[in-house]
Amino acid sequence: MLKAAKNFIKSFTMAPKEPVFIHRVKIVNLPAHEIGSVKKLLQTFDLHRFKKAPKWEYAYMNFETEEAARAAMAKLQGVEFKKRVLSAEYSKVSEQVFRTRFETKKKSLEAVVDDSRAPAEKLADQVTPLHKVPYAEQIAKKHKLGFRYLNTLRKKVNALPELSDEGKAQIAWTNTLKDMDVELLDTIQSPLVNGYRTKCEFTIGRDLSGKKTVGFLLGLYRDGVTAVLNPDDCLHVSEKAKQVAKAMENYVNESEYDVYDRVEKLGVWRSIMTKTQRTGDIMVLIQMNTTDLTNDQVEQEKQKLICYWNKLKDQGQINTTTLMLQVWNGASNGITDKGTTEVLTGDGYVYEELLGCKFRISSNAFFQVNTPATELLYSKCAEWCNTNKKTTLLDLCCGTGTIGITMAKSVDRVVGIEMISEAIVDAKANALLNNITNAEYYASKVEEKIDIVVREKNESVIAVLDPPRNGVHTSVIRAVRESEQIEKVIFISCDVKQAMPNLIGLCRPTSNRFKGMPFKPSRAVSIDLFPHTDHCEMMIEFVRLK
Ligand SMILES: C[S@@+](CC[C@H](N)C(=O)[O-])C[C@H]1O[C@@H](n2cnc3c(N)ncnc32)[C@H](O)[C@@H]1O
Repeated sequence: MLKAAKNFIKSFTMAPKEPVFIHRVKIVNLPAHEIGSVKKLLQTFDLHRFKKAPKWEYAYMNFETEEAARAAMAKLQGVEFKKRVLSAEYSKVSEQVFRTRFETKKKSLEAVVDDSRAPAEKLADQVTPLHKVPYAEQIAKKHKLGFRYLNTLRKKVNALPELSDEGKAQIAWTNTLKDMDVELLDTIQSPLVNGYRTKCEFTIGRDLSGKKTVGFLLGLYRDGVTAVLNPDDCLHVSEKAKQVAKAMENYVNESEYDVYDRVEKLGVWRSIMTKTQRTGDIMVLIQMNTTDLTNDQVEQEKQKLICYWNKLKDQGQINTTTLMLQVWNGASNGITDKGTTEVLTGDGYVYEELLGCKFRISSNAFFQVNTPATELLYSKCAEWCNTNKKTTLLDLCCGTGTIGITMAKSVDRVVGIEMISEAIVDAKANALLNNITNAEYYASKVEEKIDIVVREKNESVIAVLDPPRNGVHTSVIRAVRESEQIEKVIFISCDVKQAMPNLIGLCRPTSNRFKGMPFKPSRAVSIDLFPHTDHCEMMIEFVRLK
């Protein structure tokens, strides 16, 4: 949406109506695509905002006055560009027509994805696709999947080409299912099946009837869906998070500012993130677009938000631990580190407890979202690490240090490596918070630090590798293999399919590229951190071949 149109529509929605027109210039005879070079060309004429789809051989510019539009036309008329001669056409569109066109486009897009399901059911199918499946069946399904992943790993390693006899001997365990000899434990169920998510991100928008709503998008934005539905019927969302979403919905319904419209790129209220911990701590982070607000208006709004959430606290309704505001005027949706985040109340942290340890969580830190199931995961991990006072525990991709800290008291030392330096600040603070004195943390890529760390002492070394959903770069796996002291790797993955190249990398025979002896899976278990969804955490123990 062009600025002139934006300002115009803003004046329409926020102030008494006046008959206003948008003055449009259509630039004709442009080449298809070439958006970057069109932008550069227009910039040379001091023209900065235009709309052009890649396939269009034209572009639109909107102006607040006819005079400004005609001045732009004069600059562009007859200009030679990419062996074409440009021309410009003027038109005057009433705001009504302009707005209706957007509405019609939005409605037709929504009609495409319409089906016979009630909106709440459609949303439940989308965010919790297994919600109609009894929990025991969900667990059986996830268990089967765990088996399938292990078998896929076996087959893929077995199918590696051009292996020497020595290489074939190193992967002899992959020859048959029986040779594999991996124990797959019973899938561990989540102690909390409903309302388990401690972190939720809601969109602030409009529901199908146009009412301002805080909830989830009823489909994908890229499919043209912009309608939002409240999370009332979403099984995985906690009652506290629903209450926060409702409170925000009430706030935006009273607000003089509109909800953000992604199509028109207009409006103020965009998203809200909640962290509702088992400790009772609540983080509320509200995201707003301030493009069309003055600094004074933004400051006033901050004060209003503080008063509103403090009042809810005083009334005993929502006991917010920390309230934060993120200003984000960019195109991408959702809470983002690219926005400017400010703490309005509290200290910007919430706290969670895991296995008797306390953890500080900042707004952008990764923290498992199902607290009681995470405790089962970490307990099992500690059991498999089978550590003693001579163990060095490498917490690779350690985030805020949770895994290492919960095990620190039973090992000689913990070494945590994590590439996000803010997470390392949290990890150090968390170690201090729990009186852990035998943990050291490095803000670095694992592959760049692991060799220095491992060679410091010569004792038994066990690595826990808990990478992001899509796994880690191959260089991490190669570095782990080359660190000969590592006897065992506990690999934790929330998406084994995506992490499969990492698992193959650990197991493939020794080569110039993958040095060091390979690993072999010895046991595995799935832990259901995400009931009612297709996701599941899987932990696989890999032991080094001798
Ligand atoms: C799933 S999180 C795990 C965090 C932590 N283990 C926990 O449970 O709280 C994955 C982490 O891996 C980190 N990461 C990804 N690639 C990395 C690399 N090459 N070196 C160090 N850290 C990495 C990410 O920054 C992220 O914090």
